[in-house]
Amino acid sequence: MAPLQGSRAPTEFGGPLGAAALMLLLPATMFHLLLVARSGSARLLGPPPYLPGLEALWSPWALLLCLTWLGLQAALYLLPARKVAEGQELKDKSRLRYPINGFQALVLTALLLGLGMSAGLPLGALSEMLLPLAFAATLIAFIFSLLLYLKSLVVPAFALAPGGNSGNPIYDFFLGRELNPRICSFDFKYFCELRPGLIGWVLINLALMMQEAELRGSPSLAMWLVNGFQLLYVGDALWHEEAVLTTMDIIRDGFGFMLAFGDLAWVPFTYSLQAQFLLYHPQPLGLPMALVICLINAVGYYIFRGANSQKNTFRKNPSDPRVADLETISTATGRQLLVSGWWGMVRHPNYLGDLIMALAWSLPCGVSHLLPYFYLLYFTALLVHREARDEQQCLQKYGLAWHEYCRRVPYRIMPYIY
Ligand SMILES: NC(=O)C1=CN([C@@H]2O[C@H](COP(=O)(O)OP(=O)(O)OC[C@H]3O[C@@H](n4cnc5c(N)ncnc54)[C@H](OP(=O)(O)O)[C@@H]3O)[C@@H](O)[C@H]2O)C=CC1
Ligand SMILES: CC(C)CCC[C@@H](C)[C@H]1CC=C2C3=C(CC[C@@]21C)[C@@]1(C)CC[C@H](O)C[C@@H]1CC3
Repeated sequence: MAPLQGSRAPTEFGGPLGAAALMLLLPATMFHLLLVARSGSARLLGPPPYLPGLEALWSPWALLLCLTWLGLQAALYLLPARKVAEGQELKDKSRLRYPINGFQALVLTALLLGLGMSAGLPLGALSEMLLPLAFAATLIAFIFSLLLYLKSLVVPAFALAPGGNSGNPIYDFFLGRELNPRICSFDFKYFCELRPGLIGWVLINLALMMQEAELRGSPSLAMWLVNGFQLLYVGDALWHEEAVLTTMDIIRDGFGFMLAFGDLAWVPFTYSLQAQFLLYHPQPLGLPMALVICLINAVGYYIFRGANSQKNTFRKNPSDPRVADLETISTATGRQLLVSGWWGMVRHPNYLGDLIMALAWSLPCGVSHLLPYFYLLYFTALLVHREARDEQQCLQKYGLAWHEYCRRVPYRIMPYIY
């Protein structure tokens, strides 16, 4: 059965009202977290310590810095790539091509940064500018989404995303109307999903670590762990960049405020919350506890990477010797579903590994505050919601075979619990 589209398609995220609320709530939450992280009490659930005036938020230098950062990452995106991958087949039977050079962009950014720092670039000072930088990134995301919305009004119908053209401008602005907005070969959604935000996140982490070293003589063990774990996560995402081409964000969701704000503002400024917390609230961490936390992160990463690689290898070539022995279910589409290995344990083993890592990123911050656990709480909600969206799409794609998979593998994310 063909999925419904346009104004007949069911809406997600609570429809236009939910979308409008999220557009206010998400930036408000981000600023709340930034303010609370630097306050003495660091109470996640309390009111913000103060309401910043426009002079604390707006800085033309911060805007210039954000635009320079985007320009640098765009330039690195345009450099020759070691590989050009093809995306999934589109409605008009064509396939888009994507450069695979995200890891190269990370390495080149690190080299440029190293050069800059040896020439005296005060990276630590970035940690003092997080509020105006986050404001500038939000402004950019908002204006960018508006331009994307206007652009989507003049593209042919086949270029629209299945979910983001309900006819309600607020809802469509939030979810995104056009599936793959591009200028020539420059793909805005693919570019934003992995580069400026993810690399920006580790850059902010590094700036917070440098600032800590300046304040206290050397970075704390807790700060080293948070920086190391999150660098591994970002490096892994960029190393396996091609895998993002099969995510629902690229295949199904349009490019609107949700992803533009998520990629450009939410990821760098809220995913770096643990490092922000540690700069203002140093936490003692002994070696034995640090080793336990490293072990938890390693277990999470092992499951996350094992599950993602198993599925990616299987989808590329089901007869690959690494996956050829796994049990499968056939579906009417001709594709198969894995029912043994990682994908026979729960229906989203990669989410389980990701959540275990999220726990390991918070533990170095101790247990005295809830704030550093915000990422774990938000991420659990995001993945539970994402799992439900994916389930709907798989049911639509695979019908009875999906029911059979759910019968054989009854748990979604956490064995025997959920
Ligand atoms: N840090 C963050 O903020 C976020 C991180 N992530 C991470 O990104 C990664 C990608 O996640 P996401 O895009 O949500 O989805 P997944 O990588 O889990 O992909 C889901 C798709 O996998 C295929 N699939 C499902 N079950 C099976 C099976 N048994 N056998 C073979 N194929 C199957 C289906 O697609 P098909 O059959 O068409 O191949 C399904 O639509 C995850 O590791 C996730 O944890 C995701 C979101 C946010
Ligand atoms: C602002 C809202 C709360 C929603 C924003 C969602 C985005 C932050 C996420 C949607 C899917 C994402 C993915 C990743 C980062 C977060 C966003 C952009 C990864 C790139 C993280 C690293 C993984 O290895 C792959 C992920 C793909 C999906």
